[in-house]
Amino acid sequence: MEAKAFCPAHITGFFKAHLEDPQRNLENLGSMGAGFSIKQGVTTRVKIDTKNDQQSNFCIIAKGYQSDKTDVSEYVLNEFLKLGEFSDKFFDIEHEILIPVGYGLGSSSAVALSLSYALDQALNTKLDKIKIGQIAHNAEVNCKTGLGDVLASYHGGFEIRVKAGAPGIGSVEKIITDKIVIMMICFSPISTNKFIKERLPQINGLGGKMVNKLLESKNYEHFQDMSLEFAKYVDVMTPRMQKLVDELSQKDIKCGIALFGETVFSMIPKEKENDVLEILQKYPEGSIIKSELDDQGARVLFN
Ligand SMILES: Nc1ncnc2c1ncn2[C@@H]1O[C@H](COP(=O)(O)OP(=O)(O)OP(=O)(O)O)[C@@H](O)[C@H]1O
Ligand SMILES: CC(C)(CO)[C@@H](O)C(=O)[O-]
Repeated sequence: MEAKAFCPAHITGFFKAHLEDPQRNLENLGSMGAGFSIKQGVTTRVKIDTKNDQQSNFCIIAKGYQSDKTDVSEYVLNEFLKLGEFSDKFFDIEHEILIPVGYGLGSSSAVALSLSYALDQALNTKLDKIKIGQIAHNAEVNCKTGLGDVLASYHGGFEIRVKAGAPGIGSVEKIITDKIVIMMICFSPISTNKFIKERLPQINGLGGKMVNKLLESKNYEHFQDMSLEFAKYVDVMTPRMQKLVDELSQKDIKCGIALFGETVFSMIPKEKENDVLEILQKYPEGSIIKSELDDQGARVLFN
C-alpha cells in the first residue's frame, strides 16, 4: 500500500489569531487573515508494509530541506492509528520538502496536510476531505507551528480567511487576480512556535481590520501594502528587509513580508519579473524563489 500527496506552501501576509474556545476544540482555533499558496510545496509518500522486528512502527525522513523535529508528522500519524487496528503495520513516510523550513512558507502545514492525504489514501480509510484537513490543522495548532496555513493551503489560491478554524469550520474567500508571478527572497528563519508562545497576545488588533479592508478592495497590491504595515506592527522587520523594501519601492514595486520568516515576497505582473530579480540579486546571502499561485490546494497525486 503506497500513496503520494502534495500540499502547496502558503504565505501569510497578515492575520488575527483565534486562540480562545470554551470547548478547547483545536478545530475551532486558528486565524483569520490573508495570504496565498504557491506552486512549490511538500510531496509526501507513504508506504505501508507489515511490521517485522522493527522497534518502532514508523520512520519519517525528509528529502530536500531538512527540519529539526518531526512532531507535526507524528501527530498526524497517531490520529490515523486511532482509526483502525494497524498494530501489525510499518509506516515508511518520506517528505520531499522543496521550500525552506522556518521562513514563513508554511512548511509544517504542508508536511501535515500532504501526510494526512497520503495516509488516508494508503490506508484506504476513505475519510471525508474535511476530516483529512482537520487532522492536519489539529497537528499544526497542537504543535504551535501555525494557525491558519492548513485552512488556506487546503483551498489554495490567493485567499482571505474570513472565519478562523479548521477546514469545515473556518472559511475562505478567494481573490481572483490577473496572471501574476511571485518572487521571494528568504534571508533567515524565525520560529513560529516561539512567536505563538511568547508574542501573540500582544499583537491582536490590526489583522482583523485588515481582513475587512481587503474584502473591500480584493487587490493584491493593497494586500502587500497591508502586509508591510503588519510586519512593522508586529516588529519583525529587520534592517536588511527594510533596505530591500525601500529599494523595491523606489522602482514602484510592491512587496510584503512572509510571516514568520525574514522573507520578502513580491506579487507582480510578469513584465516586472526581471526588474525584481535584478534587485533581489543584490542580496547574495538570500535564497530567491520564483513561483506562481497554486489554485488547486492540497491533493492526492495519482502517478
Ligand atoms: N515533519 C516535519 N517537517 C518539517 N517541519 C516539522 C515537521 N514536524 C514538525 N516540524 C516543525 O515545524 C517547524 C517549522 O515550522 P515554522 O512554523 O517555524 O516554519 P514554517 O512552517 O516553514 O513557516 P511558517 O512560519 O509559515 O509556519 C520546524 O522547525 C519543526 O520544528
Ligand atoms: C501564525 C501564522 C502566521 C504562521 O505561519 C499562520 O499560521 C497564520 O496566518 O495563521
